[in-house]
Amino acid sequence: MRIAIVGLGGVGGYFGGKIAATAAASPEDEVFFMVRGRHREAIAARGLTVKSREGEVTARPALATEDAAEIGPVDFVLFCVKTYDLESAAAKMTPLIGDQTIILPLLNGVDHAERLRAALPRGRVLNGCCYIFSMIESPGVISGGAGRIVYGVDGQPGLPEILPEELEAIAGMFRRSGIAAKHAGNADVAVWSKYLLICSLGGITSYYQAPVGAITGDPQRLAQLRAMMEEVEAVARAQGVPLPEAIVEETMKSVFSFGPDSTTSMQRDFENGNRTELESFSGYIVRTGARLGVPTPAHGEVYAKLIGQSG
Ligand SMILES: NC(=O)C1=CN([C@@H]2O[C@H](COP(=O)(O)OP(=O)(O)OC[C@H]3O[C@@H](n4cnc5c(N)ncnc54)[C@H](OP(=O)(O)O)[C@@H]3O)[C@@H](O)[C@H]2O)C=CC1
Ligand SMILES: CC(C)(CO)C(=O)C(=O)O
Repeated sequence: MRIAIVGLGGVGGYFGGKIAATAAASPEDEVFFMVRGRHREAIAARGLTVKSREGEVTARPALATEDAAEIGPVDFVLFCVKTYDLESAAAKMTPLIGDQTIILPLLNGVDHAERLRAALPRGRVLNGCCYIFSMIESPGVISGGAGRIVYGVDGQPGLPEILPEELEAIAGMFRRSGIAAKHAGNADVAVWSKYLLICSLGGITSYYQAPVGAITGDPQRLAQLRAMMEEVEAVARAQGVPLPEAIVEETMKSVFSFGPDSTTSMQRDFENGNRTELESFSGYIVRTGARLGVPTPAHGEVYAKLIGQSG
């Protein structure tokens, strides 16, 4: 399989690094990185090193380039940029995309598959998300993990078909690479379930500029987090997403499994003065809630405080 990883940050670097490291020893797969700047230079010179709980691995892709035309059409794209870079990265990656190319986005958000379909002239877009704590430590070096992916086909009618054998080929590639990847029956439910967690936890950790332990250890903040999750659930249900009945309860429990010092990717972006995904998190919930007549005061409060601080 010819595989391209677009965006080699915390997420693309971890999963893409594992895929490229395995492909180097396999005649079946060839892996290309679409990456830019000093990170690209370091990878081209020394490979991409991924440090995680599973150990350290250095991956050497077939090519690390910013220019998708140097790669040409591929079978599979793992798309891992931030939500605010989606359209610009999609425009730059069109040389990778043929009619049969399958693209799996792993962004935090709920509209990225739809936005990718609108931005790309060709190709077939899966839907997915991932669970991981990972970041670029320095150019050419990723630290974090271990992570897992949940992905699947969107249920809406009229989308180009993705055959079971094609999905099996992707599952096989993840297996060979030692990546925990689950094929979900309903991609929408998987993506919204992850979103209910991160949109709320990312918002509240950014609001208080504090790690997860400062939320789980404070009953008032926990109530605020629950209210945020309930608003995401209400917006999802208003759009017909069949989330499990106990989704808020289960997700609240899962927050306690994070280490107390854990931080969220958006919180780290606020701390570092970077551009953030606030518009895809609380911003999206506030706007979509207003459109559907679902009140979202808890996300509204977080959005109002953070909007002026987003880089
Ligand atoms: N990090 C984490 O722990 C987790 C993140 N997520 C989600 O995954 C998504 C990706 O996050 P993350 O990996 O942390 O983000 P990062 O910022 O670490 O990585 C994104 C990378 O994409 C690159 N990029 C953007 N546009 C292009 C382009 N046109 N060509 C080449 N490279 C490009 C950026 O390069 P440059 O720096 O040059 O702009 C950057 O290196 C987000 O939606 C995030 O919310 C989900 C779970 C956990
Ligand atoms: C839920 C969490 C914290 C880890 O997967 C995340 O998605 C993020 O930091 O963006």
